Amino acid sequence: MDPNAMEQIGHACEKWGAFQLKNHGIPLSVIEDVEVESKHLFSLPAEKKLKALRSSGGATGDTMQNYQNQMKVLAEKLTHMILNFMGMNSEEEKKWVGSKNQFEAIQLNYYPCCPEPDRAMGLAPHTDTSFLTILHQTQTNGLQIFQKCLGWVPINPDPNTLVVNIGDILHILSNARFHCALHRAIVNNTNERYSVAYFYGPQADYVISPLVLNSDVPCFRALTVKDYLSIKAKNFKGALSLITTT
Ligand SMILES: O=C(O)CCC(=O)C(=O)O
Ligand SMILES: [Fe+2]
Repeated sequence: MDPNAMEQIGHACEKWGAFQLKNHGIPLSVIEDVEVESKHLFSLPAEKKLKALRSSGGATGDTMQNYQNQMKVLAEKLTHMILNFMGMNSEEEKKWVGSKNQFEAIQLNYYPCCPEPDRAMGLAPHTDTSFLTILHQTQTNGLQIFQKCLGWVPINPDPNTLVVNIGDILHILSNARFHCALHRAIVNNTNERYSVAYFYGPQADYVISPLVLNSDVPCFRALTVKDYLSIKAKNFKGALSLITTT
């Protein structure tokens, strides 16, 4: 691990709300297996797709479980570095990092070729509700992250690189010091595209309360993950502004 990794990651969280990760320690074969499984799954007719998802040896079987296990180890390493960078003490960190109290989910995304890409959107602009998201994208371009000064910035895929997005929960916990990356996926008329998102964060009953250092004032009120999820379900883009204290 690069000795400057924590600082670099911390600064990327402050400036971008996202970063790209090389030398992450996840074997390429584990990522390739998930890609193959995902492509196979999306190629099935609808009723077979459902059956595969429900069966123990299907898409939720060993390949996905292995991927999820590896992602969890990586997510915990990243979380430890990020919380350290933020100045959180180890007692507070122990409340959920390294314990069984995490929420995890894998989402497989498929974007078919689109004959009129200017008139369609693969995935509309959003921030992830997670603490952080680790994203693997296949060879086709499409992911874009919004940056105030630059507009929509393409994050093109590289086989050895994972993309990490800061989600709303870390944005709240950092007292808005870290951005949560507004991102979207665009489509094109020549290549289909796949991506695999791993969402990671504390469980529903965890109370997210902004980490306030020195004489700073909390920008958000404290609330449980569950309460935040329900506010976001109803208000989507307006959710963060509904819990601000100012
Ligand atoms: O497909 C992508 O590159 C983005 C996926 C994404 O943002 C998500 O699943 O939340
Ligand atoms: Fe996302």
